[in-house]
Amino acid sequence: MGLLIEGKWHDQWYETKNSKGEFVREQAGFRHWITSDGRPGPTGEGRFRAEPGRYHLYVSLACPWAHRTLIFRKLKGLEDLITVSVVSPHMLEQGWSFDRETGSTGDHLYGSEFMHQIYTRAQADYTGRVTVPVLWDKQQQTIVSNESSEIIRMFNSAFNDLTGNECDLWPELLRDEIEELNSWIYETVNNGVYRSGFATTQDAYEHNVKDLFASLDRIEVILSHNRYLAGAKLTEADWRLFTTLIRFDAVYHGHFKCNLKQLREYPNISGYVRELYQIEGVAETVNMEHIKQHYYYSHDMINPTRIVPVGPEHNFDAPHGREAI
Ligand SMILES: N[C@@H](CCC(=O)N[C@@H](CS)C(=O)NCC(=O)O)C(=O)O
Repeated sequence: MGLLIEGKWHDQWYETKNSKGEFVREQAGFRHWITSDGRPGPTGEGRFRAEPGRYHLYVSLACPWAHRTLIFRKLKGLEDLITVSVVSPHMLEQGWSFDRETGSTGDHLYGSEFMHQIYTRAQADYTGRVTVPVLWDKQQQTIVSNESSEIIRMFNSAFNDLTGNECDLWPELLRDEIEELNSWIYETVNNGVYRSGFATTQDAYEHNVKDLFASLDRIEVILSHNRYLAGAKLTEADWRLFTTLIRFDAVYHGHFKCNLKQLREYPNISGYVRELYQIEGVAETVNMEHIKQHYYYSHDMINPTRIVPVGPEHNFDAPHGREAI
């Protein structure tokens, strides 16, 4: 695991000395937007028009942020329009790799060995962490975006004229509510599991775990009277939460020590996770083997033996009972 400094790879773990043991997530560096007509989006430059076959997604099947983009690609009918390469779940000295022996599909575009080569292909002197997902423009040979929350919004609408898919996961009328949900769920749950697991002081760990479980308690109450987070309609807020929840008992509970409870102890949350998992196409985006291999094998600072646990058993196909809500 490491990062690029002026285009050179450096193998180093996250810096937490200057933040009292707190893990601080770096802002994504590429923030352009694909739009239906190629005009600029909210940030970055224009010139990224929605076109079939022009864009490529680099993902890890283990990564909750990349997982969001795969779910949107599926639900928005973009599989024939946007191609995908999957990295190996093992993120080692050179960061994410395209090692086919350990589960990567290989880099379908350039046959690269490592993901950092994709970043330096886009920008030779890039400085920053080499994260997935990456949305790549084959035409201009550059990165459109490496920010999942923005990639899913592009997928939600930019290609609608090409696909005819009008499913709207960010509906105008619910935007304020979705924004509000996203902000505390991102801080305390999506990023909260990382802030717990990557903390390097007892204090930082404890307060992040407590905040995480306070939010899970709050979500359990919301889901006792709402079918979905924002009410009766499934929205992006649900998918953003889902990719953390589906990993919870398998990796965050053990590896990241988020262990006040298992998710299965929350009846509404666990029914909700099963309901989302059972939506057509979603189960195919979930790969528990990559998920467990990635966390337990890659983070040798947390798990030096690299032993990957065999459990827990789960059955996301069991009846979810959410129709009653
Ligand atoms: N803001 C990014 C975060 C992506 C991210 O942190 N991905 C992790 C994988 S779960 C990663 O690639 N980490 C590598 C690193 O931090 O060096 C997003 O949501 O797209």
